[in-house]
Amino acid sequence: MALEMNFFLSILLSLLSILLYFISLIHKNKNNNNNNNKNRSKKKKLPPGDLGLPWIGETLEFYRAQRNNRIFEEFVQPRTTKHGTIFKTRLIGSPTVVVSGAAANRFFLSNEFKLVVSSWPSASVQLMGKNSIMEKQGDHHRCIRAVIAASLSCSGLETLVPKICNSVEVHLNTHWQGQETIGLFRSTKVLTFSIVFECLFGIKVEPGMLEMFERVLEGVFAPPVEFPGSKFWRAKKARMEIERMLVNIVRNKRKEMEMEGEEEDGMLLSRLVASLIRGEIKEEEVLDNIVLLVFAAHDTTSFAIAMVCRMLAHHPNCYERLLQEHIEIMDSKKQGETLTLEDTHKMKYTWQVARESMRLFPPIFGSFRKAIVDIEYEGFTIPKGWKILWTTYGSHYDPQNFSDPLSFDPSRFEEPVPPYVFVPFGGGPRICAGYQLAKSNILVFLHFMVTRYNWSLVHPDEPITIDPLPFPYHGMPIKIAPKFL
Ligand code: HEM
Repeated sequence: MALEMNFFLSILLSLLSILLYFISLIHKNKNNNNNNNKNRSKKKKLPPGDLGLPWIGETLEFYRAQRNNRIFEEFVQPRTTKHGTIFKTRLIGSPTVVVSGAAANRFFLSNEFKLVVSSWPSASVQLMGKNSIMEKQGDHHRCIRAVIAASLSCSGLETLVPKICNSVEVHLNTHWQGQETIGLFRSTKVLTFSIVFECLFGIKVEPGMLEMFERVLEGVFAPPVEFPGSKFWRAKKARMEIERMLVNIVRNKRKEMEMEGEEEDGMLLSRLVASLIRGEIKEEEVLDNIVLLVFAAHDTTSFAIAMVCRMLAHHPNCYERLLQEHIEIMDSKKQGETLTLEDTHKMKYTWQVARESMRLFPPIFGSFRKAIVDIEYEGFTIPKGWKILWTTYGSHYDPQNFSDPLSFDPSRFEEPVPPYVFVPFGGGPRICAGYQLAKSNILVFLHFMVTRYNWSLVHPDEPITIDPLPFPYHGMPIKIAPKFL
C-alpha cells in the first residue's frame, strides 16, 4: 500500500514538474526581456550546479540515494567532483546549496540566527510541533536549551548514569535472558526509548507508546498531504494520540507541583513544568519539546550502538581492547555496585570506538538551514530564502581530515580533532543538546553487553537503509550466549 502510494505520488510529482517546467519556460522568455532582472542576476554569482526541473529539481535522485544510504556516494560526491565543495540543486521544492567540509561546517553552523536558521520540511514541523526547540530562535531557543541543559549538566548526569544502568540491567534481564537471538536494533530502540522517557523525564512507558512514536516518524519526511491512508495522515493521527496522553501527564504534574508544593526533582518534566508555572514557556512548548526530545534521542542512539557493535564484530582486535577496558572497570567495583559517571569517564577507548563508528555511520547525515539574508561565501552568493544542506560526510570522509577515510581506526581519536571536522552531533548554537545523555547511554549499554554476553552478528554485512533515519535492513540480529567473567 505504502509503495503504491509512493509510486502514485512520484507520478503526480513528475506530471506537476513537467507542467511547472513549461510555465517556467514562458516566464524565462518574459524575463529575458526584462533588463532589470538581467542586471541583478549578473551581479550575483550563484554556486555552480543544476537546479533541474521546477519544484522537483533533483529530489528523486536525492531520495533514491538516501534510501540506499548512499547520499554521499551517489548524490554529494558526483556533484562535488564536477562542481566543487559548494553546488546548487533543488530539493523538495527549494533551491538548495549543498556545502561540504570543515570550513563550511564552521561558517554555516556557527552563523545560526545571524545568516541562517534551521529549516525542516513542512511535514516535520507539523509533526514535531512548531513550538519545539528546533523551530525556536534567539531568546526562546536559549530559554528551552537552558532547561534541557540543566537536566544534563554534570550533577544531572551523576544521577542519570545509575538510572541508565538500572534501565539497561532491567532491559537485559527482561528481554535478553534465555534468548539465543536478539534483534539488536529493535532491542536498543526499546531501551533508549524507555531511557529518555523514564530516566530523563520521569514518565513511565506504557505499552503501545513506542509504536505511536514510530507511526509519527514515518510521516516526518513524507509529502504533507492529509488524505486518508497517506503516511502523513497516519502520522498526524498518531501525533494527536501522543498529545492527548502527554497533556494529561503535564497537567497532572502541574497540579501536583502547584497544589502540593512539590519540589523540582531534577527530572526534565519537572523542570519544564516549573518553567510553565513561572510563565516562561507555554503548555504547547512543553508538549512539543517532549515529543521532539524523544525523537531526537532514541533512534539516533540505538543506531549509534548498532554501528559500534557492527564495527567491533568486524575488528576483533579492537573488540579485545575494548573488552579489557570494561573488565578492568568491572573488577574495580564491588558485587552489585552500580556504574557512576566517573566510571564512564574511564571508558576512553570505548568512546574512541564509538566516535569512529559515528564518523563512518553518522546517525544524522546532516541538516538543512535557510539563508535569512543574501550570503556571500567562497565567491558565490546564496540568495536569501535558499536552503543550505551541510552534511557530516563532507568532513568525515575528507582525506585531509582523516587519512584513508573509509577505513575503521579508533586510534584517530587518541588526539583531539579540530573543531567542525567531526560533527555527528552538529555544531554551533544548535549542537546536539543531548550529547551527554547519548554518550552515557552508549557507554553504559556496551559495558553490560560485552561483560555479560558473547555475541556475534547473524548478517555481518547487513545493508543499512534510511527511512527517514538510518537503520540496519534486517534489524541487526545477533546470536547471544551468557558470559561468566
Ligand atoms: C548518538 C546520538 C545522537 C546524535 C548522533 C545526535 C545528533 C544531533 C545533531 C547532528 C543535531 C544538530 C541538528 C542540526 O544542526 O540541525 C542534534 C540536535 C539536537 N539533539 Fe541530538 N543527537 C543524538 C542524541 C540526542 C539525545 C539523546 C537527545 C536528547 C536527550 C538529543 C537532543 C537533541 C536536541 C534537543 C537537538 C536540537 C538542539 C537545538 O536545536 O538547539 N539528541 N542532534
